[in-house]
Amino acid sequence: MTSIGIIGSEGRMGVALAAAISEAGQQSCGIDKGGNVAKLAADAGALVDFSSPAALEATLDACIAAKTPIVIGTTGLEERHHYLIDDAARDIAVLQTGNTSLGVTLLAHLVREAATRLDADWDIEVLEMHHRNKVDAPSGTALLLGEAAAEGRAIELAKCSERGRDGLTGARGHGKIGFASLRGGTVAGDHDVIFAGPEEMITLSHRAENRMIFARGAVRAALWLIHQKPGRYTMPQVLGLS
Ligand SMILES: NC(=O)C1=CN([C@@H]2O[C@H](COP(=O)(O)OP(=O)(O)OC[C@H]3O[C@@H](n4cnc5c(N)ncnc54)[C@H](OP(=O)(O)O)[C@@H]3O)[C@@H](O)[C@H]2O)C=CC1
Ligand SMILES: O=C(O)C1=N[C@H](C(=O)O)C[C@H](O)C1
Repeated sequence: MTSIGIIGSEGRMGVALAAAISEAGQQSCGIDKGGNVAKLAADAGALVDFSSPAALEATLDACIAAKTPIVIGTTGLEERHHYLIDDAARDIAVLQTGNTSLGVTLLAHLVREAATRLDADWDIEVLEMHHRNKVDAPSGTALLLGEAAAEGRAIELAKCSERGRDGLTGARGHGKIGFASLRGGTVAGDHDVIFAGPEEMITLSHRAENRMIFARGAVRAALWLIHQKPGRYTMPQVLGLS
């Protein structure tokens, strides 16, 4: 039996993750804000982080010291967090993703394929809706889907995204990838990638019916990561889709 350590154990995802770990016949342990991350990393076979970007640096340091692999599901990460993850991946196995579900992993593949085939006359818009308590926007999943679209078009997302439209914005930029975020109610996570072309439109969508889809994917990733050498891994690798 493997012990999987949860960072953010009292949060919405932490609770779902403990249920998924038990469902998989494994053992969980966890900490929330103020907990001893060094001890958790030393005691667990792998960690899964669903907490806050502010926790990441200390968590990675603890994982490196204990040589413990980690799945990072926390979103709202900035460029500096990705550098920290790249550094950590020299010493331990790390998987960071905005969405651990099978459905979104496959959706990203479909978005990349569609963007490869549809030229810039097809405007790409990523629309997401989440529950009222979500603190970051656009969602990590929306950004992951935007990256997939940008990869399909062989462009750099940072240079072609349109975010936070408000007021006199001017016309939409040709070839841009737009993002829009809705917040309300208890929505677990809805994502649409819209390809709006000349007089026709394609929408690729995913609806999360509850958080267990993310939790089960994270458990699968953690158990897979335990057998990998140091490096930075992706969900398509875990699910055998790449
Ligand atoms: N990749 C994926 O598939 C998914 C990613 N997520 C992401 O996971 C994260 C958590 O989401 P959710 O569970 O809904 O959020 P919650 O706010 O419900 O839970 C986060 C928990 O982490 C705790 N926490 C905050 N800082 C630390 C710290 N330094 N060390 C340990 N624990 C800490 C919080 O404590 P306190 O309340 O006291 O601050 C809280 O209990 C978000 O970034 C979300 O976007 C969510 C779903 C799926
Ligand atoms: O905060 C959430 O709830 C979710 N966060 C992730 C994201 O930012 O994409 C994944 C999922 O959509 C739920």
